[in-house]
Amino acid sequence: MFSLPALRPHSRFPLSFPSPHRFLPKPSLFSALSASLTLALDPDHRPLHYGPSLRRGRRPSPASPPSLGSGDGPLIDKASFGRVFDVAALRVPAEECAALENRLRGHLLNWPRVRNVARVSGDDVEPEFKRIMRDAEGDGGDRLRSLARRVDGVSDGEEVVAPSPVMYREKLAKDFNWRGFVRFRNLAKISRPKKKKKKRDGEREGIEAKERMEKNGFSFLEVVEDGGGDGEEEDDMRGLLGADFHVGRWRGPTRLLLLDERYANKGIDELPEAVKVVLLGDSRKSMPSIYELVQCHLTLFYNYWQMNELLEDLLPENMVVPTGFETVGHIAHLNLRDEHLPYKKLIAQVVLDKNKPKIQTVVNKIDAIQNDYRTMQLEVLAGNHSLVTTVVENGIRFQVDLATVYWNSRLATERQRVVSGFTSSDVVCDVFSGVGPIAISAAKKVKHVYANDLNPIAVEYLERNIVLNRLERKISVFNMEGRRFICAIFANQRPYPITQVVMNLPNDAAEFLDAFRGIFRKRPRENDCNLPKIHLYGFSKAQNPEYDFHQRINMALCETVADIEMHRVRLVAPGKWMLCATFTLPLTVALAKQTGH
Ligand SMILES: C[S@@+](CC[C@H](N)C(=O)[O-])C[C@H]1O[C@@H](n2cnc3c(N)ncnc32)[C@H](O)[C@@H]1O
Repeated sequence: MFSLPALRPHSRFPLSFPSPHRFLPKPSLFSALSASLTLALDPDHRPLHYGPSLRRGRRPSPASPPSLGSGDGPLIDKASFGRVFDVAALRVPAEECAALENRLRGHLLNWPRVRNVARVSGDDVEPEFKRIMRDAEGDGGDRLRSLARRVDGVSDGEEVVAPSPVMYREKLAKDFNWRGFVRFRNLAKISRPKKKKKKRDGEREGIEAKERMEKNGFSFLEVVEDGGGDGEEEDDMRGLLGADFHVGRWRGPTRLLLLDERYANKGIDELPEAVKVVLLGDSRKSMPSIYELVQCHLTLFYNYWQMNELLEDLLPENMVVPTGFETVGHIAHLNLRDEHLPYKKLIAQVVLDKNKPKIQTVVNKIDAIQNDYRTMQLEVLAGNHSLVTTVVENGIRFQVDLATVYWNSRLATERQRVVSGFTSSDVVCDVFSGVGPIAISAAKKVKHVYANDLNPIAVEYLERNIVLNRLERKISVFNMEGRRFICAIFANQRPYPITQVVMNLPNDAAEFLDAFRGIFRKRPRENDCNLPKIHLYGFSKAQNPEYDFHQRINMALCETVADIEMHRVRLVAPGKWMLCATFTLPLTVALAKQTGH
């Protein structure tokens, strides 16, 4: 079962706790806890907000940035879940980014699922240009500076702050041969001065932005304010180096290192020392700083938010949020409360959206299991309507049709526990085998398995699963009523005497125990009686469930079983335990006079 932590969004304490229950109420306990922790952490008694939240971000303006999934499906207006956050970032050379990320880790945004490093679209330079820049800078920038001096008419003794864009252009024009010219396409604009088409530029940026966003699918980052530069010079160089070129900046590929949200819209003075050192340290050199502080808008879309965050926003204020579901293959199985029923399709859509592609179908149980075959009444709420699925449990594949057979993924561990007690010399009899999770798992280990179920469709799937797992020679299949099956299977001496019996029908299995009375009565010698070990499942709501279940076993066998091992499997409802009792069938029962069943 997946379980997602959930706190209501207006909870003041932003940490989340794993929920032990399927539904996390919005109880006063949590509010009290969150309030006290908030106060403890914040001496000004201001609520501490950290991390992205649907309640904190601004809604994006309709025009920009592009929304994701708008109008996708009639149930949920996904576009309405876009939220914009102000974030400051350091623009740094790409090559230094990893080292800086490590160095500044504690001062970075560190939001879940948002990378601290963002690419700057369009500023990745072609390797050819990189080489020229490296060559030019190879002597500590002397060649660049000397070139700049000549271009700017500055004598050799004077200090040059930055090589001018004109110089770069000349240098590039000289260095590129005709092939390089083709590869560095913006260079063509030297002879064709760039026309200022602001609108078209904007459109192009829009397209780039969209491309960037669709790559990661749930967030979008745009730089809204930065150091800028000399307008004319900048425009000139933009024509040469592309839209993202800015004068005085590092002219190689850059990355944005997103800073902790508290530094949004702050000046350099207000940044932590470690960040200041990065920003200002370089300005002492003669080159302009290659690091820049920029302000960005980070937009998070529907795809970003987690299931509980979306449901908290979608469901009425005081409603508990469903936080978990069971999975069976591609099917998510909800167990909704009555109060959720008016929102069942909405909830199912969110579950589907947030768990694709693993989950393809979302269902809700309509009724408690009541029928003989222990099948569930399910309603498909979202996704495709197929309830036939393949489950992999403990490495074994099972095909099941949830509409017609019993399956419970929560028993996987228990099934493994029981099978782990079997040895290669065992012969197992699974009286209520269903589609075979115990029988097939056991067959991989033991000498032989006799598997039975009353439900003919379960037996059909059992046979399919035996073939699927290539165990045809290890399992014999029966479609009989349980009591009759027990009598029949023990009536004759089989080539493999049964050593283990599994009875997993917790509601009624104990009542089938009388079938064991007298099973060896017709055996001529006591030595021929291989008394099987029985693993019997049952429920108990008693104060002492083990005692209660033991009593029921004694009554059913009309005998006191002295040596019995009890295992609590799980709580199926408040105060109701599922138990597994393991005991060896008493000889007195096996030889008893049958009681007319
Ligand atoms: C709780 S399920 C357990 C199935 C399987 N052991 C498992 O773990 O998935 C109980 C199974 O017993 C079968 N069953 C119910 N009543 C039965 C009966 N009287 N005789 C034989 N099988 C029965 C049901 O069809 C169902 O498949």
